[in-house]
Amino acid sequence: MKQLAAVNKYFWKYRYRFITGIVFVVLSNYFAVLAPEITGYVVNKVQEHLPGGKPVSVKESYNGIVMFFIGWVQQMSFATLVLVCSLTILVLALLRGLFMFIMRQTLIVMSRHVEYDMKNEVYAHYQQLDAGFFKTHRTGDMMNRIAEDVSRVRMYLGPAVMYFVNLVSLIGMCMVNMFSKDLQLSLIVLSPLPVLAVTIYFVNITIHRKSERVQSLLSDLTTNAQESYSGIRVIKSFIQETAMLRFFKNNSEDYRKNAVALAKTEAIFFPSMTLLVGLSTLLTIFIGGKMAIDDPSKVGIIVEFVIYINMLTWPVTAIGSVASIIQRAAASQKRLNEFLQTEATIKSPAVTGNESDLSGDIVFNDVSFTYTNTGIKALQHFTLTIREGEKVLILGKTGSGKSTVAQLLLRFYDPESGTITIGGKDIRDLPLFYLRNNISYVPQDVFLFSDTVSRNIAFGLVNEPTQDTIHTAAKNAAIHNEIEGLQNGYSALVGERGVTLSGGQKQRISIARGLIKNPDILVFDDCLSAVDAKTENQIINNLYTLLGNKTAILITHRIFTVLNFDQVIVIEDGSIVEKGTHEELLALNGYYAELYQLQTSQETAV
Ligand SMILES: Nc1ncnc2c1ncn2[C@@H]1O[C@H](COP(=O)(O)OP(=O)(O)OP(=O)(O)O)[C@@H](O)[C@H]1O
Repeated sequence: MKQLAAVNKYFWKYRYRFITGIVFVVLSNYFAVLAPEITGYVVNKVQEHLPGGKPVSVKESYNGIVMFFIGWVQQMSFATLVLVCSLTILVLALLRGLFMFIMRQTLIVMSRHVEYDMKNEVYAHYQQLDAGFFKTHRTGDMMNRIAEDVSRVRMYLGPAVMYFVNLVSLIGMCMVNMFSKDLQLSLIVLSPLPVLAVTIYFVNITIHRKSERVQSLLSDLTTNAQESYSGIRVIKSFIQETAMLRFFKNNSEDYRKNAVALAKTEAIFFPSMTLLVGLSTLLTIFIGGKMAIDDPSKVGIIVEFVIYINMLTWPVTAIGSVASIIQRAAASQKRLNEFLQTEATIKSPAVTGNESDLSGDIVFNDVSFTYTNTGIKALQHFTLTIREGEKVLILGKTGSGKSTVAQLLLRFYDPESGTITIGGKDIRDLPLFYLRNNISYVPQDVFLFSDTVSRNIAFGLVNEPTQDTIHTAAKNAAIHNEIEGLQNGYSALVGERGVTLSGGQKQRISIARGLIKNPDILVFDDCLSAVDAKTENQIINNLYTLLGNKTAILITHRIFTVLNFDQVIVIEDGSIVEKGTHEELLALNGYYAELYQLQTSQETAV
């Protein structure tokens, strides 16, 4: 429960709505409990008019407003009195309805505002966390926090608070009225209610447990189906349709069994609840009826009590659900608190506004780095100076540590030891925004958002670029003609629901996204792997002109002879094993020379 203290700030933020909501819950119940008293009074009046009817004295315990009302109507003729009382009961019901509407408009709407705020808070926190966090948390788990956990906490802030205040105020007001009328009858007719509340609480827990299981099985089933659709080509080419169907059937059989078990519990739960509620009413009528036989003047009270019991039973049944809503909300808030308290390991100094262009030499000084989640030593004593304006090619076998060099330069991670400086400044002392805004990074894994081609290219820009700027970037990435060929050109949607692009087309859109930023430092991480040799040459030629005096790092498995690199670095197991110009490395007769010979012999063979 103490976990939920974290959301008290929202009660404070929306205090006016919250207080108004509570006032209207109380008001709605105040008008609700007036009706049974007027009904009791009018029934007594009818009883007095029946043959053998006994006069009933009006008890002083009546509510002040009711006393005033009775004083007014008792002067009237019997028929008018019944009519006025009936109309008043109708008006009271309407007033109650109106107040209930206002109470939902305030408390439930408040909970929706809080839900919105919380989702933004969680989302903003995700944005602050670094790459390490995302590598160690499953996407499903992160999605759950922002969707499921936040919704559960909302259920506490809105419905649970509303039901609770409603319950307390209604029980309080009904009890005051009932005890002041007949203490003994009150105790007898109220006695089944606590049993009802406790039973419902426990049944609710069972239902909740079962529905959680059903939910998790359903989510497995969805993931399973989703993977089958995404991987349909692999499934078909490996002729695994039957095996996949069997796997899916087993999963859905498990789901079916659990869903049926849940439906059975629910099928028993709701009728038993109605039965228990009915028993309370029956008890009131039975005992009250016997009392009324002895004393007909009690008929009014009996009718009044039947109405109270009916009014109370449904809120009492809500005790169980309120308790379980609160429990679930506390568990969800605990998960949210743990996550919101997770601090980003990559700290950024604040932007001062005095930052100038990021220029100068890039120096990796004895940098070592280990991925903490796997313990893999990706870089070891890595020392490299890239002079301002140099074009550097980083080569190496797969898994040798090439991408790690780029990831450290962009501060997705900080080195375990050693320093990285740009223009003599340690990158840890530069604001992250400034550092990343001044480096264009085209990653190895292409990711396009479900948006238009234009917006995907312009993604990294603060200000909206002109169409011409977008077209130029696309031309430089050798993708312009293909975009123009799409049905909606630059407005074509890409991503899951959009046009299907080839791997090479996606890579080139990603390159255009990197080029349009036009910063002084560019890093291309193996981003030409899906592009054919001719297009690759065209892009590299474009880069040759475009890069001018910018610093550029190209990470690749292949040698690009078209571009004259100032330095070529060969990495193996996280360390530099060869370094020099193309000619120097050929003369060295090592990995580079071997790769070059292999590549040129293949190209000649083609
Ligand atoms: N996020 C990560 N968490 C744990 N280990 C990682 C992570 N990223 C890379 N590694 C490991 O670190 C080592 C270096 O990886 P890196 O991606 O830098 O290699 P690479 O040379 O770029 O490989 P490739 O050419 O295949 O992309 C590899 O052994 C890899 O398995």
